[in-house]
Amino acid sequence: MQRIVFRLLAAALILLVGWWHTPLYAELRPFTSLPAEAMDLQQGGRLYIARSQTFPETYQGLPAWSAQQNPAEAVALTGGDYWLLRELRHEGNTTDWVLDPNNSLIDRIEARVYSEDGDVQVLHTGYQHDHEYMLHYGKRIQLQPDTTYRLLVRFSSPYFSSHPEFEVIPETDYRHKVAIENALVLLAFGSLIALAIFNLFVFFSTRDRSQLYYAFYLLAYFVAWAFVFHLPVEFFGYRNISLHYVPFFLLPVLNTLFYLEFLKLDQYNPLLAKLSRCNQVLALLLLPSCFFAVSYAHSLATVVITFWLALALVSGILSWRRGYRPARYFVFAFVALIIPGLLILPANIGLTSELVDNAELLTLLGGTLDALLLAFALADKIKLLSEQKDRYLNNLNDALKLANTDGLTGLGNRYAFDTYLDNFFQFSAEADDEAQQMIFLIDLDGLKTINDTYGHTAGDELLRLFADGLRAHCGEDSDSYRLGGDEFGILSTRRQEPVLHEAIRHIEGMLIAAGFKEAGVSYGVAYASECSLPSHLFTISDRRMYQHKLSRRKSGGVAATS
Ligand SMILES: Nc1nc2c(ncn2[C@@H]2O[C@H](COP(=O)(O)OP(=O)(O)OP(=O)(O)O)[C@@H](O)[C@H]2O)c(=O)[nH]1
Repeated sequence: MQRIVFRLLAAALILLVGWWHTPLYAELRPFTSLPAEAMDLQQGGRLYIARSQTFPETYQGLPAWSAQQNPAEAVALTGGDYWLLRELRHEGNTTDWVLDPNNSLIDRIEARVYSEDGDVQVLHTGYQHDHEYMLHYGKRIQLQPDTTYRLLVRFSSPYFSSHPEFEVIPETDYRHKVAIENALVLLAFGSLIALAIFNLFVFFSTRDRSQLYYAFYLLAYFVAWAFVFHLPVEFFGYRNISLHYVPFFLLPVLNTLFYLEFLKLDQYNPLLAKLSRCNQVLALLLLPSCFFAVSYAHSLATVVITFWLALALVSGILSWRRGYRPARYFVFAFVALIIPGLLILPANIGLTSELVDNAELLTLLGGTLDALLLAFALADKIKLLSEQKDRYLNNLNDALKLANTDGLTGLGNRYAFDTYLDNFFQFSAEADDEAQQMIFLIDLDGLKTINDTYGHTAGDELLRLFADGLRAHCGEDSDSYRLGGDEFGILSTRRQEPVLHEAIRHIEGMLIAAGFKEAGVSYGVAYASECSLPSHLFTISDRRMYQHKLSRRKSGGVAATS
């Protein structure tokens, strides 16, 4: 088992490490002219480490300025200050364009667009500046057809969540892209918050702690991505870069609490439970890096998140293999979270060109799908518990039925008879009340003789036959019980008395006709109006039954066997 756990863990880690593997910056080429559509500035741009703060004054001054700069091979994810230089030219008619920095948090961005005609456009954007487009860094620029421009961007940040990308896009296309992306982002946030609140409510009624941890995990996920998409900036003008990775450190902590409880990992896989707890502690220990080493917080959070995903995935797969049904959705959920990473991975290590445009949005959508599938997993667990509860209830019902039934005849037994007398029999009644309750106490005559003469099987047959007779002839308003041995009881109302006398006479005839010539039925009646306790009912009916038996003996109707 331990070997399987470690193998699965290693496989999951190898898969995931590629996800956050730091890619080299795209190869930089010298200035070239551009196509008329969206322009990716990395392709054919030059990247420099920004040592000087000042922009050159003019278009013509740029080559000299460029010659003095220190080229950079790649943007470091631990942050830095960079220049990106790129030549722009298009042959179409569009004049309204947008410079769109994307794919990462970028603290400050200042750009100048130098025209060969001498005109210079200046723009500021990034985390610290107001945005022209909701949740996006895009800034409008004017580019005349058949005119050469040089775009110089200075961007700096204490960290980059992934490699920043810079594009120049026709304004109409950009507006369309922003509208679609924002709709998806807000839909994802709406789903996350709705699921979190719903699961909090479910917790209040089920008291299942996995539901509570899941709701908190969703809230942390919501806050984490709200920071990534700058929702606090957009809605409250609130900026605090140190807080961005706090909820990301809390994700492994809260989700581990959730799956430890949900998969009952302590019970079924103590080793994985222990490793998961170590990762929780690691996440909490590394969390202060958000405040003291913000440049490394992103990478450190990625490490604990990677361990968390690997541990959760392996735990889910092993739980599923063990036959725990809700673990299927759990595994699907984590696959949904990891798939965006796998799509991004081949491009990151240069195996393919970029497969996806917007890694952050894709990850948010993957996370929302993960949240939805985890909600399915929880619903499946509730379904499983309710099925278990139904099974227990059915078993309990069967056991109760058995406890109340006489095995030989299928009639109610003494326990059922006494339960009825103790709980439902109405003792207060007028003597002439036809609706008052009553009992018939019956003793079968001749069972011992039949046993002794023909064997116990014949005696059993007599008992069964008598019970069938009671069921068939006593009417719906009467209930028959076998109280033990050859004693029976009938619970009914006084109104039914004539029917019962007639039924017993008839059954007696049936027994004799069936060959039990020694058999007979002695009985005594007691009415509710005569007693106030179940024991009184027994005393009175028992006395009358013996009187009946004696009178039958005297008249020769009963064989004197006992
Ligand atoms: N075949 C069979 N016999 C049973 C069962 N329960 C009790 N008995 C027997 O029934 C007999 C009852 O004895 P008695 O009470 O003397 O029965 P009786 O012969 O009808 O005589 P009285 O009831 O006194 O008229 C005993 O021999 C018990 O062993 C049973 O489930 N099956």
